[in-house]
Amino acid sequence: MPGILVLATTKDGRLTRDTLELLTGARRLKEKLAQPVAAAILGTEVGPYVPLLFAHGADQVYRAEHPLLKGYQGDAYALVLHQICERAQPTVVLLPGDVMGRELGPRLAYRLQAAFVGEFIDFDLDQASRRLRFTRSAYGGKAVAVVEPRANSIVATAKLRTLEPATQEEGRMGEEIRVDVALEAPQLKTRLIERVQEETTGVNLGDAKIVVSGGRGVHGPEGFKVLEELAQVLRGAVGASRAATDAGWVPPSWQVGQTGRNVSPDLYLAFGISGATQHVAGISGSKHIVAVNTDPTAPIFKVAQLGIVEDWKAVATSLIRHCKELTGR
Ligand SMILES: Cc1cc2nc3c(=O)[nH]c(=O)nc-3n(C[C@H](O)[C@H](O)[C@H](O)COP(=O)(O)OP(=O)(O)OC[C@H]3O[C@@H](n4cnc5c(N)ncnc54)[C@H](O)[C@@H]3O)c2cc1C
Repeated sequence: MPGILVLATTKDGRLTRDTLELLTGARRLKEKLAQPVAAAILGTEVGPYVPLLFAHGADQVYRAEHPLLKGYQGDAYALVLHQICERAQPTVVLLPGDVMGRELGPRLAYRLQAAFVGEFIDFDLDQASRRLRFTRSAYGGKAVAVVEPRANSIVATAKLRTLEPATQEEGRMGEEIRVDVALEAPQLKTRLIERVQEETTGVNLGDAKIVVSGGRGVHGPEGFKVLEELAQVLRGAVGASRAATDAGWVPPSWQVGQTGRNVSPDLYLAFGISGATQHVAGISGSKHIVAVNTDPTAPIFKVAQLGIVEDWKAVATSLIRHCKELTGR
């Protein structure tokens, strides 16, 4: 039976938040298309994740284990996902809108002769045509595009942090399908030589409930030390505008926005950030935005629920002091 297939990924012994977001999308699709949700999990010892996938809404789990699937490798993943799709015959394949999804999506769509939709932020079923319509952000968030794929199968990447993570239902069961992986080393055109993990401390930017971000108005790397202290007191993560990352004040991985990370915290604090559309595109999932800027006409104030026209440092240091008093940290 055709269905919806989600690629599941794991980190530190858990399903990633990206996977849980995709499962939310798949469950919504299930309601619209009346088709089951399947998840594909690839790796070496992925058995423990199967019940978790059932608990988060998967009706079937395709379990593919092979030594060459240890860690992500594009060629291997594309080949095995294709094998799974040939067996599952999904109507829609959902992949995360990250570097992996951007690589795998078009490759898989080509192999399946499916339509490809990149980084959708929403979707609906057109009642008249009974076709899915995907909404994507366009022109750096200035417009939206609605795409109606005409192919019978669709491969789509979901823009991360636009869907809520799927909730867990203890004891929910499903069907586990062991995949007989046909994969030989010579099939892989590239070889992973080394994996370099960026050193990070504190809370992960993508998962943070509070993000403290700085822009060009922070005037240098020293300013970010103050923002790091504030983030630490608030148990949040530090982000940055592209102006700050391009200047080399902080690592590129801290960049928030259209060409950086999407964040969806409960609270986004923007210090010395003007609010260019490309930056705002990455923070639209935030529940509350507070902006501090000396320019009362800065566009960031249009998207902020609370705007403070003030020097960023005066506000940040005062916040650190008060939060320390309140929390005793
Ligand atoms: C294709 C493309 C993709 C892009 N992708 C991204 C992206 O992913 N993320 C991103 O951020 N940008 C992105 N950009 C760049 C974006 O257009 C802006 O140039 C960038 O976001 C500006 O960063 P900023 O707000 O820090 O700097 P500015 O626009 O220079 O703003 C600095 C702000 O600081 C304020 N300020 C100055 N001094 C103080 C002070 N003492 N206290 C408080 N406020 C002060 C100023 O009033 C000003 O509003 C992209 C651009 C392009 C063309």
